[in-house]
Amino acid sequence: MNTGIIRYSLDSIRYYLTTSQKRKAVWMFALLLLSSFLDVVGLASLVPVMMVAAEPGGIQKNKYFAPLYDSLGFQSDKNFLLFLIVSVFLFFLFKNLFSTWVNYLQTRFTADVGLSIIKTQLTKYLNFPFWYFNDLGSANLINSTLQVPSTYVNMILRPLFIFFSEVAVVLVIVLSILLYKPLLLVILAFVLVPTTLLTYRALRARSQVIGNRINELRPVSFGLISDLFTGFAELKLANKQSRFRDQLVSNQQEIQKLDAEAYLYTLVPLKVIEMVAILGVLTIFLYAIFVPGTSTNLITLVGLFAAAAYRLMPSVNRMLMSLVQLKQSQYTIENLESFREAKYDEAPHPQQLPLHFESTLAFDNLHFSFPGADNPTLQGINITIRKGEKIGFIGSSGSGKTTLMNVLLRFYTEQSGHILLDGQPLTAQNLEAWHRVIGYVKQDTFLMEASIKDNITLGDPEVDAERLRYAIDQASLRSFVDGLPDGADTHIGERGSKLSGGQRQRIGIARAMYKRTEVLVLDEATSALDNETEREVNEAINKLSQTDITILIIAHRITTLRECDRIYELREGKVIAEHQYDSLMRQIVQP
Ligand SMILES: Nc1ncnc2c1ncn2[C@@H]1O[C@H](COP(=O)(O)OP(=O)(O)OP(=O)(O)O)[C@@H](O)[C@H]1O
Repeated sequence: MNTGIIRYSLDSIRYYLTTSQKRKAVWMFALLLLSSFLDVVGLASLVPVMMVAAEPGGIQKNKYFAPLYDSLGFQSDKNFLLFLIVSVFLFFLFKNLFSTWVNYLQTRFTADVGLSIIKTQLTKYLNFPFWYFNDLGSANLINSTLQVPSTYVNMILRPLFIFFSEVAVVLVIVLSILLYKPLLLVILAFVLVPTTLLTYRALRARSQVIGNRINELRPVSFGLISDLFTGFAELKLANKQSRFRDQLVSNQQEIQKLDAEAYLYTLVPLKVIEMVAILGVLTIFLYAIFVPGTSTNLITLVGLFAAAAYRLMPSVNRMLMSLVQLKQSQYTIENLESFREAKYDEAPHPQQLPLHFESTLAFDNLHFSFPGADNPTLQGINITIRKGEKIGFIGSSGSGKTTLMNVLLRFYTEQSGHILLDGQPLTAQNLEAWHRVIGYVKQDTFLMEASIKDNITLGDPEVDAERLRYAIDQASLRSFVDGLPDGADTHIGERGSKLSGGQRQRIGIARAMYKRTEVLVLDEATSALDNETEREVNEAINKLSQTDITILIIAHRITTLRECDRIYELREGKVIAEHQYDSLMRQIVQP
């Protein structure tokens, strides 16, 4: 039998199990073996009981039952038989209660392991550098976080338990036959083993192909459905909804077809094994016919074979089914493995240090390149900002403004140079403290399908009401919120669909204010806004300008930068000029 997939699965499981889970797995496996052993004993006990029942005076001839009959003081065969039958029933009752309990423990254990895999993977994904996260894409990661671990539990972990307990059952039966009639075992093995192997071989390769293909198709469906729903309005207007829907349906159609084929392959082994069992019965007849002196034992032989086959068939079937499922789901092991070495840019340091912003924030000879890019995106950036200053950034598209802010936010890490806070470099050790200091308002502010309050506090369970009021005031949202029937408890719809562009941005600003941001990054805050919303957002920015919050604004409209102390112009990743607002406006008016 091919042990590759078994060893591969065991290696993978070993990586994910904690020490106590490993101990539990061994314990669980021992229980499973015991339960399988009881299974075999139960069935084996039926044969002698039936034999003595069928033969008058059989009890007294049987070397086990005769002493039992005497020592228990039975007076009639009928009573003793009744006793045997009730005992067999009670044994089956106990055995089945026990195996149900073992199954319960096993399913709880596998569910536990599944959850710890989800937790491990999710922690890794959330610590990916921003660029790597973007490279992978959320559809891929949704698949890897939810779908893959659950398939792993159902199609790797559970089948492995089944496989090993069935191996144990088969071994017990095989050993019994070996002791009883070695020649019979040889003949049986000659028929059964090649058939089983061939069945597995025939299904193995295709099963793996199916699994891999499903793993390719699932993220595509996640991506399509996400595009279809996020782009609901745009796609409808462009009359493109049906094209996306058709793509999704055809992708799902292929998945369903493969799923059905995979399911079929789990049913095939039973049919094959059944054929093989019939072949086995025929083999015994042949054996009886051609080997002299066996015909008198024929009934016993067929009886034994039938009992063995009755228990062997489902076991071999389940073994094969487990192997096929393991092959089908081998991709989940590969998927989880591919994220084993988490690609941290700057691993979060376990010992975080405090950080206070007192006087200056500086970019000190900062260089940054994207992995695999030919040219550096940021080259030797030197800027010093005093606490409380408002700084503007301009430059053509692709000049590196957003990248510079992403380095400041520590989503990217510089290859050389530093970002200095009061002369102290930002490192992995003060990352958490820095993230408490800095706030970020993107052009497409992230909004949840929740209330304004939850969007500002990001679902804070204990809202600081005073702070919330301050944040709403500072973001110039007061009159808007007061005009709503439920005030800050009003829901804003899917991704803030009930809000205007200006209101969304101001929710982003309020969010930054709520978390006591000391350094605020506003990225392209006004580029996509009309005049009215630009006025609204500018009003909020002007209000913030009265505070001692340090603000860095990337803007396409120079008018947004009216309150700025200085404006830096970037080109091809370098600072090429430093402007004052008035002189910049004059340059634009009189180029
Ligand atoms: N994840 C990424 N991987 C590789 N290159 C990237 C990535 N993100 C941005 N770039 C490249 O880095 C350069 C700077 O991009 P950046 O977004 O910082 O420019 P920008 O000045 O903010 O432009 P815009 O005003 O259009 O937003 C561009 O050439 C862009 O193609």
